[in-house]
Amino acid sequence: MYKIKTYNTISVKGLNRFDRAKYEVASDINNPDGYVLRSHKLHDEVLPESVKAVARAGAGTNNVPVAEYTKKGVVVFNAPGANANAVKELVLAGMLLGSRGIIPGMNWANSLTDMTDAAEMSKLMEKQKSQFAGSELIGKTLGVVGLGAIGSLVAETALALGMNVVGYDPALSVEAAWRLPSQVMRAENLQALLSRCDYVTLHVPAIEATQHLINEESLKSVKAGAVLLNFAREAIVDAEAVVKSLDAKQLRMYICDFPEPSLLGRDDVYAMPHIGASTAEAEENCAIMVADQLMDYLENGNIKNSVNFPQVAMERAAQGSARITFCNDNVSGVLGHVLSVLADHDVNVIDMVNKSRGDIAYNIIDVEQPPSDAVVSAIESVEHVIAVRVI
Ligand SMILES: NC(=O)C1=CN([C@@H]2O[C@H](COP(=O)(O)OP(=O)(O)OC[C@H]3O[C@@H](n4cnc5c(N)ncnc54)[C@H](O)[C@@H]3O)[C@@H](O)[C@H]2O)C=CC1
Ligand SMILES: O=C(O)CCC(=O)C(=O)O
Repeated sequence: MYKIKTYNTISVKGLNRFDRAKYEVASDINNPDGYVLRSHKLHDEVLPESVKAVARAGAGTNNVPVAEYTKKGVVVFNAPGANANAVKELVLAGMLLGSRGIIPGMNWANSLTDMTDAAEMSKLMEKQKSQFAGSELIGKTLGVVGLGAIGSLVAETALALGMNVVGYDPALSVEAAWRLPSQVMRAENLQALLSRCDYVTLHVPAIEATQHLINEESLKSVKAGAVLLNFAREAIVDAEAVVKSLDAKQLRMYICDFPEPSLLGRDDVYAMPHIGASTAEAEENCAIMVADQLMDYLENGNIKNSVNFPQVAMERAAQGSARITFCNDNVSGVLGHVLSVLADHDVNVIDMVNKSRGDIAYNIIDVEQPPSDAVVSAIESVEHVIAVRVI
């Protein structure tokens, strides 16, 4: 029986993928084989030795100590693209909120609770409405920083609305470049993007290189009156610098999914409580995707959509055979050493695959019969081998 520990609210449709004849799934469980979580922060928690994989039902993995887990041979999965449409739609809402007097206008209308005469109210509305006038998105320029799953959808939607779109992504993958509409103009650097955009939206991961990507220095390049949208992560924007820029009337508005004390109570900040991916569809997509990936890893050793291990898949060999998987430091000679252990114990190999990613290598070896405990211990003692499983 495999044990799965859940954190946060995970869509039942995803949890139902785990066949209860083979899986126990609970938020409170001892010695789990895997975790399924959303934004729960794992940095301050001790990882039980039983955990073989962590599945983040979402895109960002900054709540998981990925480098530390890699050293322990723990595979970290995410759900690339599975919540991108949900975020795109909220970014669109953010741009509309930033262009029109929707929130102040509604707040004002809702405050008129003392008025009882409808005709009087209508007269007052017509007299006051000019203070809530805005401008249209058509013809304005949107800057998209990060052109991955979310950024590319936002760019496509903005083009459909008649906006001009400028993109910046120094790490753009070939696949993502193919997905991008050809009308997206390329900015050479962040400064160039900031200087020409009426709206700027951030869709980069929270990693060391993007920490305070938007700071006092970069905000000096921002076009006067621009609206900044941050539905990526709190750490990407220096909130203090944003407040200064808003006070100086350089930035007109900051619209984000990450409230911070210094941002609250201002008319020029709209902060939402991290609801970018909070739709039934996104929650289901993410949970189903990671549940399937986690099961395939636990049952077959295959790896798809990991952020720290290579993509690996191998068909299972004939019935009666067994599968050994192991990961090791990515140095030469380890696989050869393991194969000699198998040969020394007369274990015949049917099929195998070996892949590496950065400092880690991962291997699947199908053998004719289940290996003895002595064989498994001999593999575990090979220098640089990190973790071994027989499945
Ligand atoms: N508000 C919310 O609820 C959600 C927030 N997110 C956040 O959005 C981020 C992006 O999500 P996806 O688009 O799905 O990820 P993705 O991995 O598909 O795209 C990220 C893009 O950022 C680019 N990038 C990396 N460093 C960069 C830099 N320094 N400057 C410019 N571009 C850079 C990458 O090359 C990649 O194309 C996630 O990492 C997460 O932090 C994601 C989903 C929901
Ligand atoms: O699970 C959530 O609600 C947060 C989604 C998110 O931030 C992400 O996928 O990176």
